[in-house]
Amino acid sequence: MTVATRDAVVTDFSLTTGLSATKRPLRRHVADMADMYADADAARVLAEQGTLVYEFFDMGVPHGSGEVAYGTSITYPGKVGDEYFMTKGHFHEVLETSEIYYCLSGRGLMLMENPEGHVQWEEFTPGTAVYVPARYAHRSINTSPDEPLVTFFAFPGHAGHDYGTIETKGFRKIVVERDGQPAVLDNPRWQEDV
Ligand SMILES: O=P(O)(O)OC[C@H]1O[C@](O)(CO)[C@@H](O)[C@@H]1O
Ligand SMILES: [Fe+2]
Repeated sequence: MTVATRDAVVTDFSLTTGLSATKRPLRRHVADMADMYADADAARVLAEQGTLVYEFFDMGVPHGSGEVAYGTSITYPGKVGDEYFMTKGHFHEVLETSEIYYCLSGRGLMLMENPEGHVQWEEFTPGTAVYVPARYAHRSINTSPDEPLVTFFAFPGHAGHDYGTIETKGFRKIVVERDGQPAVLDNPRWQEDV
């Protein structure tokens, strides 16, 4: 009987910037997610200016059962109106899968909610690992005025990404600056029945 061989995957990334010299990043601009921000006018202006919000590196492990997909994510500092820059956020297609994020530098929040409407958030500071439990949509938010939020992430290779649910409904909460501090408020654009 022959057993198929498999190749090891070797990648590089900086522990401070999260950037890889050999992998190509995927980049998301305000224009890719303008509808997700509460302040539509501010989003339109930044979208027209081509403003970059975040980029991430998928380190190229096959996305399948038994694999551990991993990479780095860099969310830049900035705001749309008073709402901090954030990732699009997603559920996993296989809802019963989790994910681990480890903060390499910067500061921010991981915002999470499950389909039943339970919402939670946890702070990112360098050296903090946030375990996103199964069934929770997750979005990284950079609350620093000047530093990128850099994380390392890993999730089961068969998890898949469901972006559609968040694109249509939104998250129940938004994170905005109030008196110089992050505040978690109800999302005025959240839609229950779509
Ligand atoms: O996938 P989103 O919501 O655009 O956020 C980006 C981050 O989340 C991941 O999809 C992992 O959950 C990464 O690929 C990336 O770092
Ligand atoms: Fe995920």
